[in-house]
Amino acid sequence: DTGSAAATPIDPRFDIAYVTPVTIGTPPQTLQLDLDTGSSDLWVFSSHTPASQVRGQRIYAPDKSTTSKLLNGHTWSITYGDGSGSRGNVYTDKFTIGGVTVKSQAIETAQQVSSSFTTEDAIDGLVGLGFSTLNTVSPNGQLTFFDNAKPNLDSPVFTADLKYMKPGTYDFGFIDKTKYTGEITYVPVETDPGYWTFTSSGYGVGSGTFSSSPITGIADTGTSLVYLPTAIVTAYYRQVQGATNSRSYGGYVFPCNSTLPAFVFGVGEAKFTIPPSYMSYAAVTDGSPTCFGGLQSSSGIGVNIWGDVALKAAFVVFNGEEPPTIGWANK
Ligand SMILES: CC(C)C[C@H](NC(=O)C[C@H](O)[C@H](CC1CCCCC1)NC(=O)CC[C@H](O)[C@H](Cc1ccccc1)NC(=O)OC(C)(C)C)C(=O)O
Repeated sequence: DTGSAAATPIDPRFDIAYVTPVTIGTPPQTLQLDLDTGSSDLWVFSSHTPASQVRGQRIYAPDKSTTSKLLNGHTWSITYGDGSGSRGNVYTDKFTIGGVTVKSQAIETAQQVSSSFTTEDAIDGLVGLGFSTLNTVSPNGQLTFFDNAKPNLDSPVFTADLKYMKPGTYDFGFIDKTKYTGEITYVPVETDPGYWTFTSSGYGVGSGTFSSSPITGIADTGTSLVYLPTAIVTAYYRQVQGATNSRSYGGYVFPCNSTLPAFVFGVGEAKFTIPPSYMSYAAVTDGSPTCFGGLQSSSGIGVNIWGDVALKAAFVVFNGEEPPTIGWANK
């Protein structure tokens, strides 16, 4: 099998998240889900989600699918880094992304979602693409879509080609040579505890010298920004006129008309440049002259995160061979 599906920004003003159309059940029910390499639960708004918590999201109704089966006695409950969360019960059903079908995928149906999910009407749920060890279903953890699909994929990989303020693609089972330039640099992945954890070879601010120092972090399609050690973040904002670390806005902000340097990061011998336009993430509120940085400190998180602001600058191969590796190429 091979497949390809669009990754479309949910907001025209800034890339806060990307959604991908999927179909579930028989006849197929289409939902727009956020493919998230930073978690490993596939959960959806459903006919079990209280109407008061659903505001425009599409829902999966297992009772309307002839192929759905309740996974008796199984429940799930998840809380994400941003404090949002959801919980519910579990079915298995036919699940397809971009033409790749898993006949019996664990579909976690929400019986409760937190307010930020209710207000985010563009996201109907998540497809976790982290390692299945992170799955929260109890008493028996379930496999991710990728783990279920892998044996039938031409090649045990998926790739992310996310783009700045326009649709990109997720490909499954093949590496599309037209989507990148030069070579793909593969580096090892640490699969414990279950993220796509890898070590970057260093960073540079603008045209400044490149600092070769290992930066271990996770490649996370479900996180909007890049979160790195404070020393790197302060080195970057030292080059930005009027930048301050704002307690009220919860991170580094600067005048939107400031000139920003690019941010360079290394993977092995390769170098990737995040352009200034990605580094000026968004106005803190619509029309404000104050902008929020695409690079923020990871000191409060406990892990460095290469989120969408970095992933957009590259073509990324999530290689599920044994042992897994991650590949980065320019594009
Ligand atoms: C439960 C664990 C097994 C896994 C769990 N994994 C994570 O928390 C990382 C994972 O990638 C989660 C997945 C996201 C959860 C919230 C919905 C969107 C997906 N990432 C996260 O939890 C990180 C949160 C994102 O960065 C948010 C996403 C967002 C999207 C739309 C609207 C508002 C906010 N962006 C966001 O806050 O952007 C700003 C800063 C510009 C406002 C963990 O580590 O705890």
